[in-house]
Amino acid sequence: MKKYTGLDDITDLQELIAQARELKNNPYAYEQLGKRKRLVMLFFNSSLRTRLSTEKAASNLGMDVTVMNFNSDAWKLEFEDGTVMDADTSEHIKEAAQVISQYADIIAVRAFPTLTDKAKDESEYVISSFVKYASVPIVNMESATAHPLQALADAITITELAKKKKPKVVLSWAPHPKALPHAVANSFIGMMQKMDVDFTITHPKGYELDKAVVKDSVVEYDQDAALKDADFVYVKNWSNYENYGKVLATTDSHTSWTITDEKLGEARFMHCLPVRRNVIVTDSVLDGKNSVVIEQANNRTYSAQVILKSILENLN
Ligand SMILES: NCCC[C@H](NC(=O)CCC(=O)O)C(=O)O
Ligand SMILES: NC(=O)OP(=O)(O)O
Repeated sequence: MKKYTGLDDITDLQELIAQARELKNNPYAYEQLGKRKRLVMLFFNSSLRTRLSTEKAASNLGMDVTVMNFNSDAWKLEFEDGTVMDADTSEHIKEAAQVISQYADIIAVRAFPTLTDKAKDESEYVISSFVKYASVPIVNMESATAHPLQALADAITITELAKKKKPKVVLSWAPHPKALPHAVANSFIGMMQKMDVDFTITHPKGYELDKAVVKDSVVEYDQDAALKDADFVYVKNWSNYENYGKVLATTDSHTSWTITDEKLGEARFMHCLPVRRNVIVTDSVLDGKNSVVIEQANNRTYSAQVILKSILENLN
């Protein structure tokens, strides 16, 4: 693998999942592979799981790691070409990416969307500028429109826990007070389209996601109908896509989308975390036997590790 910015960088998903599960059983099997190699992780946004699991994954492979919180610690970056930099940006991505490439063998980047400028977000200007100007492989730790490390961890989790060959997987929208990105939902949808699952998306009318992402996946607006006989219920809020980045007035018809024991039935509850208790999902579901969110977060390590391993094996 030359980079991991999106699911398109995966050539053989089943092989990747199998290797991730082997790494989970034997995490130090490749501890020589990353020796004297450095992962530089750049965060433009907060993180708990991605930061800690990716660092653990890199150290399991023998890599050294540098973490930088870009917004608080680095110079403010300019991404536009030809700008007269007489305002608040101090350094251009052209120099920054080339400089960081001298200190890193792999660069991983987290950069959320603005949720105000759709065209700018969809251009993925942060991560694609790193791809353009860096001379080392780039890993996406959640960009404006995609969270492929999360989606791979989700695929590993579903593969491990599935009790039938073709489980029914439902992606359900749930309410949230803040405007949240589409990235997790987008990558989960893309991943389910690559897997042999019976997949349904459910959300209130008006919360349609990008058609280019949804493609021919089933959308069922009746949440109860969608959840019927589900084996896995993946819950996620996203802000409005058409009315870009807006949280439509929270009506009773939206708060009723909160996942309860009754709605979940015997299905497994999945969420990427962090999760707002009693808004997205009730305490009882999260604390109950069908919640797999902690194991899902555990699989973030092996998702990151199999990607780093695959990139390390392809370094010149
Ligand atoms: N990396 C996992 C999710 C990150 C982000 N969630 C959040 O910002 C939640 C913040 C809050 O609940 O205040 C998202 O939805 O893409
Ligand atoms: N799921 C996830 O990406 O979590 P963090 O935002 O805490 O990294």
